[in-house]
Amino acid sequence: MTDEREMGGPIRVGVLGARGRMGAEVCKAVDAAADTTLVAAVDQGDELAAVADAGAQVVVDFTTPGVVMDNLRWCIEQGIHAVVGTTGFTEQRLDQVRDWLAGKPGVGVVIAPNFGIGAVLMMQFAARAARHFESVEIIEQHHPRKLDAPSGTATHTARLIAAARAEAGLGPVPDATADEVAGARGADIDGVRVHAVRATGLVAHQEVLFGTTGETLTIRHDSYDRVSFMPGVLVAVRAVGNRPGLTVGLDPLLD
Ligand SMILES: NC(=O)c1ccc[n+]([C@@H]2O[C@H](COP(=O)([O-])OP(=O)(O)OC[C@H]3O[C@@H](n4cnc5c(N)ncnc54)[C@H](O)[C@@H]3O)[C@@H](O)[C@H]2O)c1
Ligand SMILES: O=C(O)C1=N[C@H](C(=O)O)CCC1
Repeated sequence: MTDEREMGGPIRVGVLGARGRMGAEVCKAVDAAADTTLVAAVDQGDELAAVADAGAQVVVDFTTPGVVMDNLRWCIEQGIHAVVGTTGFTEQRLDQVRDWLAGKPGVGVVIAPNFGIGAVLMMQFAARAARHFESVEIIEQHHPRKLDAPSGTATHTARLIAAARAEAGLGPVPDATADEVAGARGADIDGVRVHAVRATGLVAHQEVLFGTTGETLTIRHDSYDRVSFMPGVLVAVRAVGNRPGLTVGLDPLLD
């Protein structure tokens, strides 16, 4: 598959999940940008082949954790680069994608749990703060139509924090709880407690609460509108054709 620079025109983009909350916003953003053009908008029940027939160079996937792996395998087989915002990527899933990509050396895939620039910075700041605080908990808050909990962003943040704590030689987060109503202390992701709130009116929000003797630090990010994810999505669409292999997270594209 050739990229925009070789073709000399706007990047030809296909969107999967095009009628969803995120997919519809991506279609608008791709249409509005001067250097990208929307060639296929596919949702449940449509044929994936429409993307290849339309000559898409990059696919953007905002579907569901249940279908995203099949979509990705198909894109890679077709030699189409992919930008993926759909959540549910475990280490096993990422390894599977790396395996598929090994057979298609020219193809790039960017998978990011959150395309909000502020959210990316929030995760970086949290990873940086982690080694200085003995306590940490994550509170994520989303709209009630979200299918997964905890959010991909919270899971990714917890893993970053856990890695930073391990590198700094910090032990377990102190917690004397001996008698718990199930779920009261949230989910345990790599030793970090994550609490998922769902409420009408919310879009996507996260707080990381750090504590040590005599002080706390709260790092908070709020997406009030899905338009907040679009600059990050477009950064990835522009970059993915020149990044063969798997890129996880938006961080390396923002440096
Ligand atoms: N990475 C990020 O920045 C970010 C931001 C927001 C949402 N998300 C994630 O993106 C995903 C979608 O979120 P949403 O709020 O847009 O959900 P949504 O339910 O509004 O949209 C999903 C769409 O995918 C469609 N779909 C289902 N199966 C399909 C298939 N096989 N082929 C094509 N389309 C199919 C559905 O019909 C629906 O229109 C979720 O996993 C969510 O967590 C990620
Ligand atoms: O609305 C959603 O669903 C979101 N999902 C992502 C996540 O799970 O982290 C990003 C924020 C919005």
